[in-house]
Amino acid sequence: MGDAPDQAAAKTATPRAPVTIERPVPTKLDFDRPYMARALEAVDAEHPEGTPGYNNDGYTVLQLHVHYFDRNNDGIIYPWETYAGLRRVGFNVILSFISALLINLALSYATLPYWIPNPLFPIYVSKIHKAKHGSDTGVYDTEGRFVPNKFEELWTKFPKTHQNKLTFKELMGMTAALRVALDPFGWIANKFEWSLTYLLAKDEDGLVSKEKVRGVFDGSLFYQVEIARTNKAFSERQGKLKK
Ligand code: HEM
Ligand SMILES: [Ca+2]
Repeated sequence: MGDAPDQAAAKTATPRAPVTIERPVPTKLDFDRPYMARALEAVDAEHPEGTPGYNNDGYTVLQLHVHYFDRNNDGIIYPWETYAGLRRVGFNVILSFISALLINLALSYATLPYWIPNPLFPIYVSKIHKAKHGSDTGVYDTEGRFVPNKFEELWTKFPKTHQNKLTFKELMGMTAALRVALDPFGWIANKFEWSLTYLLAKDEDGLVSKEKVRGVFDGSLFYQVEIARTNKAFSERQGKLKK
């Protein structure tokens, strides 16, 4: 009955669980040790060295994701720093204010190096791995590394209409698919993270590319967006001066 054991052992899908057919996993990845979680660089098939020219400064990929928000570089992210960072990447006053409150309220306590809650809701970059929640992609491991294989899985499982790009619907389908049982905190947090990602990373056609998402994971996209916005503002000001 069924496959010979050696063939069966290599199967990645079965009709008895149609979801394994609908959401296929990568079967071949042509870069160095995709299974090996990387501390410093968000490595994928197209970027086996990570993000060139982006100084990781010895921070884990998850630390890099939040380090952008620690402008004064003291290792602590206060709500007003989160707010300022969200504004810099282009979110409006209302969304930035609500998001900053939610992020710091939800994540602060888990990252504190002491037991007493801090009413200023600081987030400690050194302990950011403790703020991981359920129903996520698993691309960050529990220590805050980046797992290339898990990242690649997103791009075989969830895009249905464009290669290596997700529509809004597909992205929301992904957050629904990532839900694990009895984890309302994780469900909401994940939906929130991927909604912000959509707003930040979508192109003119409303698609979110693999490369932009990789940039969200290692935080490099935040810097890119800020630089692009500053240049635009600068050239607009110059345009005004010329008139
Ligand atoms: C524009 C702003 C932001 C965007 C677009 C964003 C997006 C994301 C995304 C897509 C993930 C991966 C979720 C998954 O694996 O399913 C994530 C994870 C995470 N983010 Fe953000 N984020 C932003 C700001 C922040 C800020 C300000 C903080 C804290 C200071 C933060 C802390 C985290 C943490 C701790 C995780 C790990 C959660 C987990 O995987 O369980 N993020 N974020
Ligand atoms: Ca700070």
